[in-house]
Amino acid sequence: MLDSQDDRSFQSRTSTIQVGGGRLSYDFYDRTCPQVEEIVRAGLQSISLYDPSSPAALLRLMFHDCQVQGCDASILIDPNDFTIPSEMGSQKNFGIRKRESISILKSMVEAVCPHQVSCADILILAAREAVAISGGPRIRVPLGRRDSGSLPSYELANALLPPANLGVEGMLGVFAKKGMSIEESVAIMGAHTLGITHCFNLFGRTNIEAGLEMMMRLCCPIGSLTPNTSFVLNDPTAFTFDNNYYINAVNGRGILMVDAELPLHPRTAPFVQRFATDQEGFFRAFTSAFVKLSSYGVLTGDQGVIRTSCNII
Ligand code: HEM
Ligand SMILES: [Ca+2]
Ligand SMILES: [Ca+2]
Repeated sequence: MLDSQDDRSFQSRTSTIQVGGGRLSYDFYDRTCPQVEEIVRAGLQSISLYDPSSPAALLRLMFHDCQVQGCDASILIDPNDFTIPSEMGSQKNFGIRKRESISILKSMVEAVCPHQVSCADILILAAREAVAISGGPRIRVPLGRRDSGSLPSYELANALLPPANLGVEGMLGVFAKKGMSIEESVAIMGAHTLGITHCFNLFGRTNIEAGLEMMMRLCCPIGSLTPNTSFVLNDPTAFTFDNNYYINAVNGRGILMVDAELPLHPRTAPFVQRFATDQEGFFRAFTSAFVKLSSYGVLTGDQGVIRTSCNII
């Protein structure tokens, strides 16, 4: 409904998508909460006005949720009286922000449709609004995810989240598991068109292009006492969802190891070259990659639960 008026949609109109044993559908809340997409859209607008760095944080939050036991809002669970470590206890979740804004969106939704909409679906809707609000494609996402009802695992997060120094082959492995082609894998990395990388994550980066090295030295001086708070932009237009990430990478300015290797590796280089000159093509591939990532390992039907508070089991 929302999207039929939108000329930026790159998708066809099927009504359900098969995921594992279950099913997500585009009309899942049509009867139980028809306003949900509008509520999340309006909520994200005010959250982003208040803090323009929120869209980047929410997009990464979605990836880190889906990567660990699927898109089940497990990343939102707070540690339980300090005895049971949550996923956030993993060093690899360093820099994850804006979990609390999903709780804000959830209470806006609960006020209108009590106990109908999962935190997992709200998280995916927030991430797709984050892309759209930043100038990226408007992505139609199938809904019907349920929330995890068991305690989160710090060990699982630690094992499954990618290390900051991951290379191209490792990255392709991560997304092949989600059924993505190489083109889609290169496109989903275009999420790094938004946001920042803390200096902490750049220690050990080698083979850095001279101009970029100068920038890194300025932002992250050797012996910096603040590697956890100082940062560099992921691309020069870090608040805009555009194809500058690829242009930047082609020019040897990729920030993380994988960003830098993407235009050099024979399996990924042709797609980087194309996306650097074809933003529409990037948006189209990003859209199908986003639907695959956000449908990964979901709980549906009578699996899992619908949490009332997203941060509490
Ligand atoms: C699998 C390969 C990937 C690796 C190794 C990787 C690694 C990283 C690292 C180390 C950071 C910096 C975090 C910080 O210092 O605060 C980062 C930031 C970010 N990542 Fe990734 N990432 C990958 C894939 C993705 C995917 C698939 C998405 C989304 C679909 C994504 C979205 C983001 C965003 C938006 C930021 C900026 C966050 C902010 O500004 O708060 N990344 N990534
Ligand atoms: Ca999860
Ligand atoms: Ca950008």
